[in-house]
This record gives sequence, structure tokens and C-alpha cells, in this order.
Amino acid sequence: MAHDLELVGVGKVYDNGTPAVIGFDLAVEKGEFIAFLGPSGCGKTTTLRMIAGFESISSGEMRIRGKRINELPPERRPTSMIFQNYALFPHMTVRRNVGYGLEVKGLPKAERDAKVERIIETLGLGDVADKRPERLSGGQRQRIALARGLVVEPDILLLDEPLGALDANLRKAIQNELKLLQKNLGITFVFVTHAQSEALSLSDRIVVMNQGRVEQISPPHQLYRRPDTPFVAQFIGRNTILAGTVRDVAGGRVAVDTPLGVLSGTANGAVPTGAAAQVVVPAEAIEVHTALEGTREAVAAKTGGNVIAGRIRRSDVVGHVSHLSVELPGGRAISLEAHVDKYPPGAFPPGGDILLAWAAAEATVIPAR
Ligand SMILES: Nc1ncnc2c1ncn2[C@@H]1O[C@H](COP(=O)(O)OP(=O)(O)OP(=O)(O)O)[C@@H](O)[C@H]1O
Repeated sequence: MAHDLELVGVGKVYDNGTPAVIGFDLAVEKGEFIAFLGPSGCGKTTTLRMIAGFESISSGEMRIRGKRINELPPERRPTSMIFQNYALFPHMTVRRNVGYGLEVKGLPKAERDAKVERIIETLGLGDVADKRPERLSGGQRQRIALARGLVVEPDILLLDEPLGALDANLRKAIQNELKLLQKNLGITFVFVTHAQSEALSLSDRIVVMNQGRVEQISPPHQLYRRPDTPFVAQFIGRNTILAGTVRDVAGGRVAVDTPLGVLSGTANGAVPTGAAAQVVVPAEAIEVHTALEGTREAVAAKTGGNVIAGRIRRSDVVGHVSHLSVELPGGRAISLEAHVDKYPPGAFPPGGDILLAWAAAEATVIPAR
């Protein structure tokens, strides 16, 4: 069975010479929720617009259900796009806004009305169907835009930062609705966002982009736990990244010589002996021990892992979270967080010497390129 959507070496160079997207490969299963995540200008919207047909493709091939679509105009693609500003027609009622795409397609009125009513009901817009969008709240307008995209029964729904204009609470509520709707309809969603938490909570897989290139394509948990590249390690989650040179590799475990001593972690990618590497340690994997608990060796023996020395710079409690700022040898500071029960107020006074420990399995060693 062909994939719902395939990008094979897709590239985009704008007329002014800007290489916006470079060698993008992706294969999406039917019903998957895919997020494009990355900093501003990394090429997310350009890629989405190429899928929709609003932007031409400079190189590579794009296929939907096995058929090449490079030359197909937007209206002949089985896709719908939802824009960040919703692009609703202010002078039309909600019902007409929703039905507009079907009207353009020339669907008979009876058939059109039936489809419109069904989607209006699915999205809970019955009460406002005869109103104009400008009188409605951000959340309602967002739902109208969704209804308008879905009513044409696309194979793939493309969403460009669709929740960007909503306040935090509403955004959370609509995220949940969106996820549920997507699962119920079984439609493939491709969603552009620069909000990490949104991508992590909504998607089946995330495509992390940087400067026009794909850095990593993984399910959220894997992206978080096992970054493939230095960019992903610093972009996703809160990692401490320690650079060094690979000392040896055995059974998937890599020992790295760093200025802070030999540290080890799980290999991710090719990290041969002698190669420059980074040890990536998630903030939540790091345990803080006071120097009173024993020597570095004793703590290492107890925690079964890596230990480095540090000194507390600051410790604050905000609500139920303790924040520690820790200075490493050499002067660099890292920050750690934990529930206040774990690091109670006053447990780590400023200036105090501590040891930071983590299990080798929790750390990931990646090539430093
Ligand atoms: N019409 C255009 N002509 C020339 N360059 C463009 C055009 N549109 C976008 N670009 C450039 O292409 C690159 C990718 O832009 P794109 O809008 O795809 O990024 P993005 O990841 O969606 O960013 P954002 O999160 O800010 O929307 C940027 O360098 C941008 O300046």
C-alpha cells in the first residue's frame, strides 16, 4: 500500500536564490499526525505550501497515495489547508464560509448542504451557523476554519500554526479537540508549529527542521529521549551538553573523554573511537548529591553512573518546583529543576559543593558535527 504522502529529496529555491528547503525526505502513513517543528525561517511553511500546491517544487518528487503531484494545481490535490489567520470571509455566515469550498467545486446544493450540516454538527458550530465570523471568539473562528478545511473531505489536512492566535488556555482545549477529531476521522494531518510542547503532545511523529534541512524524524518520546543531532539536543527539552572525544565503544555504551572526566552514555549514531562527540544529559536525569554524601567514587558506585562536581550558584522555589543554578568546573552554569519534595528549600545553599550524578543509560552520545 502506498504512503498517504511522500516527499523524496524535495527542495525549494525561491526566485531570489534563497534555498528554503533542502533534500526533504518523508513518508507519511494514512492517519498519521505529523508536526513540522523548528525555529522561524527553517522552511516549515514553505514545505507545507509545496504540499498544498501554493508553492512550486524546485527539485525532488512529491507523491500522494503513490501518485506524483508536483505539477498538480492546488484545487486538484486531495489536500486542504488551514491558515494561521483562518482566512474566513467576513461578509459570509459561518454556514456559507464552511460550504464555500464545495460551492466552488460545483457540488449540487442538496449534497452540499448535507455535508455542511454534518461537519457543523461535528464541530459544535450549530448555534453560530447563521452568524458572521467577525462576531465570534477566536476559538469559534478556529473551528470554522477547521470545518471549512474538513468539509471537502481531504485525504490530507495541512495546518499552518492553526492555534497560534489563541490564548494559552483555549489553545490547550483546542489541542485536545483537534487530536480527538483527527483520530476519529482517521485523516492524515500535517501540522506546522514552532511550539515544542504542542508538537510533543499532538503528534505521532515530529519532523525537526533547521535551516531548510530535516534534522530528525521521530515519535515525540524518542525525540526527547534520544536526539540524533546537536541541534535537536539543544532545541528539544532541557539538556546539558558536554563535548569530548570518544574513548571507547562497547555494547552500545560509549565512554567519552571530557574536560570534566570520562562520561558515558548510550550511542546514537556513528561515534567511533577518536571522534568528536557530545554527551547529552536530560535535566530530569540528573540527581544532585551534597558533597557530604561521600567522594565522587562513592556517589558513582551508589548511582551506577556518571558523576561530575559542581557548586550551587542559586536555588529558588517557584510554586512546587525547585530551580537550581549550578556552576560546573570551568565556570559554565547549568540549570536543574525538580519537585520541591525532592530538593526542599534550603537543602542546597548558594556556594555549596555538590556532585551531579546520572545513570549512563539516561545519557545519549551523539556525533558532534
Ligand atoms: N516568497 C519568498 N521569497 C523568498 N524567500 C522566501 C519566501 N518565503 C519564505 N522565504 C524564505 O525561505 C526561508 C524559509 O521560510 P519559511 O516561511 O518556510 O520558514 P518557517 O519555518 O515557516 O518560518 P516561520 O516559523 O517564521 O513561519 C526563510 O529564509 C524565508 O525568509
